[in-house]
Parts: sequence; C-alpha cells; structure tokens
Amino acid sequence: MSEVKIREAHVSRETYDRLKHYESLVKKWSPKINLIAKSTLDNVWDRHIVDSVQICQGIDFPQTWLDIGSGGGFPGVVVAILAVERAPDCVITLIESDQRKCAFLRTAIRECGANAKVVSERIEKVPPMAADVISARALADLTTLLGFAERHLQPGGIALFSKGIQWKKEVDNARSQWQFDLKSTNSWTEPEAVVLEIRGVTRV
Ligand SMILES: C[S@@+](CC[C@H](N)C(=O)[O-])C[C@H]1O[C@@H](n2cnc3c(N)ncnc32)[C@H](O)[C@@H]1O
Repeated sequence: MSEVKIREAHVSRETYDRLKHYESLVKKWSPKINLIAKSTLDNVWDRHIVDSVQICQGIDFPQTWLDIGSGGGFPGVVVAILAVERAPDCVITLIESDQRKCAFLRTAIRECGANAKVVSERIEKVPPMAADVISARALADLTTLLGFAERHLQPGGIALFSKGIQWKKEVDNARSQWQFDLKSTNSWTEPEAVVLEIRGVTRV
C-alpha cells in the first residue's frame, strides 16, 4: 500500500484522499456556517488538518475516543478518518452544541467513509462517558477542560488538549484546582503551541 507523509505522520494514500475530501468539504461549508476563522480558509490543510493529525501521533488508538466542542471536526473528524485504518473498532463520539455544525459533522463523516457518532449537546449536560481518550481544541481554558476530563474519562484515561502560546500560564492556573501528570509536545504547525497529554486528573 503506498504511503503519504504528513509532517511526522505516515498515512496510506486512501487516508490521505479521505483527508483531502474532508478539506474540500470544510472549504465549501465554512463560508455558510463559519466552521473555521475566515483568515484560515486559505490554509485549511496545515492550520486545521495537519494540526489535528498530530494530536493522534503520541498514543495508540484506544477503544473509545470522545472529542468535545468539535466545531467543524477538529480534531474529531480527522481522528475518525485516521481510525478507519488504524483502529476500525474504536468508538468515536463528537460532542458539539451547535446544530448546524452537527449537521456538517454528520455529512463529513458519511462522505469521508468514516465512523463516529455526533451528539448535539453541551458537554456539561452529557452523562459521564468513561472514555479512554478525550480531546479538545480551542474550546476552553485548561482548568475548565480538566473538569470535563475528570467527569468523562475512565480511570487511567488520557486527555489530549491543543494549546497555544499561553499554555504554561494555563497549566500554572490549573494546578491550583487539579493534580495531573503532564507531557507537552511541541506543535508541528505553530511555534510555541503544544499538544498536552494529561493523565491522572484529580481535584486538589
Ligand atoms: C472555537 S470552536 C473550536 C472548534 C474545533 N474544536 C476547532 O478546533 O476548530 C468551539 C466549538 O465548541 C462548541 N462549544 C462551545 N461550548 C460547548 C459546550 N459547552 N459543549 C459542546 N460544545 C461546545 C462551539 O459551538 C464551537 O463549535
């Protein structure tokens, strides 16, 4: 099977084609329902898709993956596309409160031949999910995200959060309310941004 390199990730030609199709859908729908900032429409591939691919790189695919505040599907739809070949049995759930974005997410998942459930609800109203992995990008500050992680991760689960230049400050603030083990990995796409891999979240 031929492979394509996306920065440090190797994906099959089939996965690459699915990601390219998803990119075209985001570009088509975003002007109507604001899936991404207008200023990033010319760079969907690097700013959003590659940025989401990197979130999956550090870990083995789990049995259950919960993406919260999925918006246009970053990283949730990208995770679902990568899982088609890497972990076809992984149960992926995308939580998004905006119904129009949920309609887009369902269309994108179907058209890209991926498999994930979309829940149109605020995460605060969703019963505990006991997920193996929870991810979020551009949703809330780290202190708030850790509250979601504590509620929705199973014991031993992993939280993966994309964070920008202020990430160290967010970690310091979060330590006043939460204990957790942290690994940070530099972003492939944004200088000074990171992917935070967090385990063992408990209240101080
Ligand atoms: C800034 S966007 C980021 C979307 C996507 N994760 C990304 O990186 O492009 C935040 C998204 O989270 C959704 N959202 C905000 N608060 C939420 C909540 N409490 N529960 C579920 N979704 C929420 C919004 O509707 C929006 O689509």
